[in-house]
Amino acid sequence: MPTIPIIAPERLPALLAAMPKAELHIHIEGSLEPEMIFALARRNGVDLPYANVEALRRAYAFTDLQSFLDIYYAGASVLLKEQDFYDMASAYLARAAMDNVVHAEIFFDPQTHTARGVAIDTVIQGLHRACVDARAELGISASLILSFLRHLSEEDAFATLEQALPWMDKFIGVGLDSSELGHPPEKFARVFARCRELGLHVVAHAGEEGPPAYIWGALDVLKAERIDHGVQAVHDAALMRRLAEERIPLTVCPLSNLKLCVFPSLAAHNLPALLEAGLVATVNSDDPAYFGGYINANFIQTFAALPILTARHAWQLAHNSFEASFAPQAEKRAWGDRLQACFEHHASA
Ligand code: HPA
Ligand SMILES: [Zn+2]
Repeated sequence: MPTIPIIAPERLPALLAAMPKAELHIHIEGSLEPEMIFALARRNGVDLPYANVEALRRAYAFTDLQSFLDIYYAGASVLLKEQDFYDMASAYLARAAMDNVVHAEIFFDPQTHTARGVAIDTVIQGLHRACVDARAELGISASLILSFLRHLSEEDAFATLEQALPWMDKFIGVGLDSSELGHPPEKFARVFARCRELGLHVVAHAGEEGPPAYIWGALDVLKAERIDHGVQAVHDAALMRRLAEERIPLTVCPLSNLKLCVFPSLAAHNLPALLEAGLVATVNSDDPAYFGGYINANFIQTFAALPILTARHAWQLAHNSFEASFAPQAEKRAWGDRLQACFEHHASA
């Protein structure tokens, strides 16, 4: 680690907001704000079981992952046309750029849409066009990661991969999301092996609600290069050593964990323990429209709740986000230089 300038604690929120960062755990369907859900429902003539935006927002009182997923899939039902996917991703990328996100690796859930009769071409073309335009217009780089729904069968995942093959140049990897408990990584061993043969990057949600065994499975069976969430790793010392030694990143989402009752409070979050153990932890928003904040809100609220976290940890988390990304080394180095300049500016300003 380079010398980190001393930053006065009262300047920490401004630094957290201003520092360049990569977002590596964002479900694009989870960036769909209630206002956009209602606008798209009107545009597409879709009936929603909520009277208005306020009634929908009031339903965002989650007790666990499944209680969230039920509403998240209902919200995604308004997405029908390529322009809908474009508008959703463009809105997220504009919002992320405001938080000084320089690079985003974005999950999308094709099965949520193909099951409703929306062609995968529609989904991928809309999302990809938004990524291309955001690079030109906002200077933010963005890539897509196709995520399989783990509550569905491996056969369904294979069918989805088959449909996505003509669009292979438009996504960089595959992930695994949705209901974790009862759906261990091993269920998807064959389809992930095929994805690796195709040269795709591999990540997986594991250890959000599920046990450390699911993280071992994601590493050993799926050969995941990153673990999404992974916060349950702290219950397994051998796993913690492995994650640190192999520099397997964890994409941690504090506000998500709070809203889905993985931790009783942000003050009880184990992010400091993960960093202390030398893990390549990162901070991300997961489903910002549902969990009450985009990436900077995650940083600022987590640091406010955990005063043990200092400017040194902020630098480490931003640096980790670049290291953990699938971006080219030259881009990682350039972002690292911008990070250093940002810290020096905040020390002297
Ligand atoms: O946090 C999550 N976990 C699992 N599936 C998801 N789909 C959207 N967000 C999530
Ligand atoms: Zn997630």
